Amino acid sequence: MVAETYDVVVIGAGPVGENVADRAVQGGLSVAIVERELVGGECSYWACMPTKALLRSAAALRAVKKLPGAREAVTGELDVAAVLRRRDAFASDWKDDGQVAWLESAGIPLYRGHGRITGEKVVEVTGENGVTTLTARHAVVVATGSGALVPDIEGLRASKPWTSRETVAAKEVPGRLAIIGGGVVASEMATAFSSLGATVEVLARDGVLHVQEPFVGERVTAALQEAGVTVRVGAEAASVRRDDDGTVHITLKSGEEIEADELLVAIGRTPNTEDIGLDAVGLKPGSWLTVDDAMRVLGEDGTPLGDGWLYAIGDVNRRVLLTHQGKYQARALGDGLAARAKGETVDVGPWGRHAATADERAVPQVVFTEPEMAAVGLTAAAAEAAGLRIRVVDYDLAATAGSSLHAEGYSGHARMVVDEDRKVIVGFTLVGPDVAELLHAATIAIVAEVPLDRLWHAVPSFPTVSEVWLRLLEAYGR
Ligand SMILES: Cc1cc2nc3c(=O)[nH]c(=O)nc-3n(C[C@H](O)[C@H](O)[C@H](O)COP(=O)(O)OP(=O)(O)OC[C@H]3O[C@@H](n4cnc5c(N)ncnc54)[C@H](O)[C@@H]3O)c2cc1C
Ligand SMILES: NC(=O)c1ccc[n+]([C@@H]2O[C@H](COP(=O)([O-])OP(=O)(O)OC[C@H]3O[C@@H](n4cnc5c(N)ncnc54)[C@H](O)[C@@H]3O)[C@@H](O)[C@H]2O)c1
Repeated sequence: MVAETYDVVVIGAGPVGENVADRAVQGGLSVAIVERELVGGECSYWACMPTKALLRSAAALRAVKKLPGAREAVTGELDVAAVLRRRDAFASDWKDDGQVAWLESAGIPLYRGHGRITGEKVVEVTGENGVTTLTARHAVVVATGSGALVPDIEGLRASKPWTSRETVAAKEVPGRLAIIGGGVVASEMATAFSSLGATVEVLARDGVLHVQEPFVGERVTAALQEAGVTVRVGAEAASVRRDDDGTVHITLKSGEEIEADELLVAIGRTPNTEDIGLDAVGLKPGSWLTVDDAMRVLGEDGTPLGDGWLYAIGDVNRRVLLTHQGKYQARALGDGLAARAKGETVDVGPWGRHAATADERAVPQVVFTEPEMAAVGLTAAAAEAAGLRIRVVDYDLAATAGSSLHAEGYSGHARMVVDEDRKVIVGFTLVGPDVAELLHAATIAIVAEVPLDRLWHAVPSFPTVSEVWLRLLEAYGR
């Protein structure tokens, strides 16, 4: 058995594991990373990048069709095969050579195999060439991510449903795609596959994107329906079976039956902690890892395990299941581990250098549906539930000069949620064409807690859609 010692051992080389390793190495520590599948993780091969490649070409085509003078130049249909080839390229053909080369250039040794914690600061890697024992001088970081959650619906597993993985990597577009779920994966994949030619039916038990401001779900649902997607709000699958000819039959709790060629299950995620040795440190295998603001894993008594040597970041700690937010945690932790090892002050107080404070106050998210949704901070409902005294300001995005130029028939909406006691923005939501790139201004306003009085001095250029900022301030009043 091979045995090696490093300052830090990271289990999982997804975007988050790669980032923490990089920061810790830059801080002067030696770091080993363990990966059982592809370096780059879910995001690179089955999530963020390939999904956006599946969505982008159709979005560009829709945009050009809304522009007189440009739309006349469109003489053909979406080239589905070319879209799938572009998706393949964005998934690096499911090979990780590029990412492995990056690890090498960053000075991070890769151990291929399944990582399992076997005791305090010890990780065993079971790979093709046997078992390697890695001992950490300072810390073990769990960045093992999450997998698709498949619920216990009668016959579901036996009918081999697609999860996000099979959907994102599909070699062909099914004729009929049914989707269980109304969240982010469901709404993005309904948008993608309907534009790629599938007949799509969404079983949205709780509605579409229901955790966002209500106008988001309303507009995305309406656009999906306009694109020919059937959206059944409140529908729940009771049982599923697949015929020998491949047809999937979904019986709803109402008794109705739906047929499809493939069924995507998109009802959330489950942590990749089933077999990482949590029992060796007194935690329950398969559970999400609860962490404190220093990202230290907490035991059942709510205190860090041992001397605080075990950390968890990214999807696996369930704080925020988004790549950019996991990487933010990774930067804070990587720098924190380096500081701790050098005996420097570790600042995990609110907005401290080694804290991931934005996880609670300012998480930005873009959902690449038609129309796009971009939101940061709290919805009005969440702000009220948090006990804030708020004022909600709404504005029709189509009423800006920039949006009227952007496209014919532009339709969109913006909402700003103001904390009336502090006179700062705590939430911002946009829905409309190409709103993704408008989001960062709102993120900065929330993180920096820019007083509304000062925001009047941040003048948006004319004629851009960003003029919505001025209109919202005018609607709020000075
Ligand atoms: C369809 C879809 C689309 C998405 N789109 C976006 C998007 O547009 N933007 C966004 O911000 N987020 C998006 N997300 C979320 C994003 O993919 C995740 O938040 C992100 O991948 C989390 O990164 P991570 O490093 O924590 O985990 P992962 O990316 O899951 O990586 C974890 C890694 O750990 C490895 N691993 C697990 N267990 C072990 C073990 N025992 N030993 C060794 N290695 C192990 C895995 O093989 C994997 O490589 C999307 C998710 C899905 C499902
Ligand atoms: N653009 C992006 O940022 C992006 C894109 C895709 C995925 N993601 C991330 O990936 C994660 C997973 O996405 P997701 O769509 O699987 O989860 P989700 O949490 O976004 O949505 C899950 C949906 O399933 C429904 N649901 C839950 N249990 C159900 C059940 N038993 N039966 C029927 N419906 C049920 C919920 O009401 C919800 O609408 C999300 O946290 C998301 O942040 C992000």
